[in-house]
Amino acid sequence: MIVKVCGLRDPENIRAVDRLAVDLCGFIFYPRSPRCVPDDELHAEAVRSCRKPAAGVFVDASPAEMLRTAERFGLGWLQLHGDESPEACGELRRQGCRIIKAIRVAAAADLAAARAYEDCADYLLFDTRCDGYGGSGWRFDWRVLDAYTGRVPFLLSGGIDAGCADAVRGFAHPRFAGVDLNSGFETAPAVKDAGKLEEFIAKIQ
Ligand SMILES: O=C(O)c1ccccc1N[C@@H]1O[C@H](COP(=O)(O)O)[C@@H](O)[C@H]1O
Repeated sequence: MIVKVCGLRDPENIRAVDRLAVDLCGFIFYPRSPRCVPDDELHAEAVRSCRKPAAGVFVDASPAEMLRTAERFGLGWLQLHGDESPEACGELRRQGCRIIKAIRVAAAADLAAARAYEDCADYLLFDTRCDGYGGSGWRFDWRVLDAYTGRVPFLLSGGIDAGCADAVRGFAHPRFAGVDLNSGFETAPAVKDAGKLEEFIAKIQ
């Protein structure tokens, strides 16, 4: 199972999470997020030094801005949480980026939005529909994913915390690829509890 830890920011905390059995580290570049990574050399160097593949999270940023940030921070993956079009995803992919497209889910009908990304996303990320664009800390009813019949594998996201290990282990779907962990493992916005993450990861693997 793929484990992605998202919303990292501070250099020491990045290093602590990088040492865990994590497959992908996520960094948020959405200015309105309390987890937004500052665009300075200290943080760019910390993200570039991450040994795990790095994903940048964006909300309706321009392709030029995403590519500039990807280059500066060494991001191989872009995770798109806004209304980015399939065409924009396809273009970013042609530029060499791997794409995770977030789909906001509250009910099975929301899964229809995933269809347009069949040929331009490496993974989908099913996240809880909320007033904002992500990081809500709320879980949606994972049973609605029974209705997902697409080809693109997906990450489960939204409000996953230390109490969810049994639910994750018990979740089954032919396209289920992994989990994205964020606010449920924080002691403060962007500060991840490495011990809690380590314990959780051991339980779900
Ligand atoms: O975490 C944020 O602040 C954020 C802001 C804007 C877009 C995405 C964001 N985070 C992503 O949201 C999901 C769910 O997070 P949570 O577990 O509910 O806290 C996750 O993919 C984060 O990467």
